[in-house]
Amino acid sequence: MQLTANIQNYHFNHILLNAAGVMCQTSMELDTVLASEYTGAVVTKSATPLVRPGNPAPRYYELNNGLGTINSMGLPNEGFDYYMDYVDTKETYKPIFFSIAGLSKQENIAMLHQLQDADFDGLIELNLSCPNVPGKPQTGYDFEATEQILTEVFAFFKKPLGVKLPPYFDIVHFDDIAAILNKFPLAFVNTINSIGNGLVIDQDTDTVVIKPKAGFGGIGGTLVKATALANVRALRDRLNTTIKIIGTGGVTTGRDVYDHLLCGADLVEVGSQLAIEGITVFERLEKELTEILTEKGYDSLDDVRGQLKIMS
Ligand SMILES: O=C(O)c1[nH]c(=O)[nH]c(=O)c1Cl
Repeated sequence: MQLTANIQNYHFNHILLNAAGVMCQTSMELDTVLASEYTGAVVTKSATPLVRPGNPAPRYYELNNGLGTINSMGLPNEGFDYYMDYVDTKETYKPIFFSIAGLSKQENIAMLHQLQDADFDGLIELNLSCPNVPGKPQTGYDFEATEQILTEVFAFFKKPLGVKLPPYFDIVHFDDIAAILNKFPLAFVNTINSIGNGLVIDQDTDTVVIKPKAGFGGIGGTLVKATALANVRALRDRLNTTIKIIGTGGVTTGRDVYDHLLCGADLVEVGSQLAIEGITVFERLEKELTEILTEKGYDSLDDVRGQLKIMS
């Protein structure tokens, strides 16, 4: 069974990889994801121009019912130059996604100029959806700002670039964001980022479970699967076929990977469950997915992608 995908000139021998933010802040973590036999690529922690310690801990929590996670990390990362050095020196046949999340349009433009001028041969993910920097709204929820930055970026940026989007919850918002994205030669769209600003309570202490922002943080895991599938499906249905889809959100089993494929995903990312289970999650997910595909008689993922049925 060939579990493969393509984005422009990049070929993926496996369709699974980490979600930005999970197991990807240090070179050790990035190497771990790349070294797995069951990943097709790796994505870096979203980089800012300078090193950031992020928000005060506790800033990440796994719900004890296993249904999800909440985080308000606050964009902790080793800084843009660290990841540039990593991609410059890393010997790997697997594609690397370089994620950036500047705290302003100017910061993003500056990092993209450096990436354009560098030897970096990989894909770039412009994160428009970090929900956890106090005082910074998610660009992805500001449609004018999103169109403006993409207009400025594509005036000079010629390498494969995609955007990481927040979840949308309104059909008209799916229409509006897709209409904007279709104006640009995007290589891919990655949907969804965590559902921003959820709240989780510790039932023993009647206290929030993370310190930053009075306990408000991005929600991931099983809790977000239905929203993730809806965003993958809605954007696949609306975006030009030249724009590939990375499906992220709610993946804990092979069936969840399969469901993302049915909705139109080309690649599938694992965040919360990777943080919870560790690197072996990829082998389990691929084995579970293969069992489903075999049982249903599929021998190619392209026979599955986008084949979700609606009721007549
Ligand atoms: O707090 C974070 O670092 C963070 N956390 C998320 O859930 N999504 C993001 O894009 C980022 Cl940048």
